[in-house]
Amino acid sequence: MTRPARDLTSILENCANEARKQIGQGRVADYIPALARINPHQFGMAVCGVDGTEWSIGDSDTPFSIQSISKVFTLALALQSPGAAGVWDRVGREPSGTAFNSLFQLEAEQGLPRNPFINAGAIVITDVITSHFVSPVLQILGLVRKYANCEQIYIDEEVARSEAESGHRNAAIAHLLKSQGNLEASVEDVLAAYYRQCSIAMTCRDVARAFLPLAAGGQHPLTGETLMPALRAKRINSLLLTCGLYDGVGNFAFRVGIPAKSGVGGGIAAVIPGQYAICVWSPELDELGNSLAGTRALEVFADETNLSVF
Ligand SMILES: NC(=O)CC[C@H](N)C(=O)O
Repeated sequence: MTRPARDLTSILENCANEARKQIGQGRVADYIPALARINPHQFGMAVCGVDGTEWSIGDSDTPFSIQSISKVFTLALALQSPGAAGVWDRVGREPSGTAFNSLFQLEAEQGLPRNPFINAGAIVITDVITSHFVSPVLQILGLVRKYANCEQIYIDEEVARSEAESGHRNAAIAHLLKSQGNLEASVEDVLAAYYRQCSIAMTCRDVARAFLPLAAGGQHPLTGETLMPALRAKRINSLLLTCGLYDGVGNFAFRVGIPAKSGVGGGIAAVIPGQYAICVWSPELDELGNSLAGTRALEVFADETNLSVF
């Protein structure tokens, strides 16, 4: 794969300039103090090409809380775990049309979460990992480090502690799943792993590198290693497109047209298959929990490069 090879310097400058105009119009996630006190004026963007080129601008070396972006890594891990065969019997592949932490659909649909990227689905995926590995968090961290080709990636334990202290909705979801027979490990063990995966800290450059295998048909362009079969990469990308931004997924597809996954830390990871993996980060969110400036940056990138999946 040697496709990209183009100079993105001025395009990234335009993305950053346009994105920064959005700052001041959203709200940082405030459900835990560690996220609430983040400087909202930050913006970073990194783009990695499948040819190994890398472009970045702004606060692209500042670690941020990846939050729900971690759900892509745990899905990849569950699909290569001994529990892989049962994954799609326990989690669906349809957009939810509800908030990421909604409970009512789970109750109405007998404990089968719509997809692996809403909290209910992600908690089931973390259960697959927790019930098949002795050290689930080390497995998750190991996979992330390998995908990012960086051993320094760490868990922000302060964020993890606050997630646990304020995680009443996630606890409710996990208990509901348990009562509906869709959780194998204990609620406590699954939530402990889930809170810690959400609390992984990474920079835009780390996240963009870690999404490269999804852009490159399962191979890591920087190490040459095959990390997943091409078909699995294609399928994960399809889920990003249909389920990666919660209830904002339709509008995002309309404006940007690139498979992506957001997190309430303000990051958005995006994949242009065969070309680029991208990460944008800016902490202020829209009312659905997606980064405002990040979305704008990706929109400008898609417009100016004329790249999207459509
Ligand atoms: N949308 C998100 O990033 C959600 C992650 C958050 N830790 C939660 O579970 O509520």
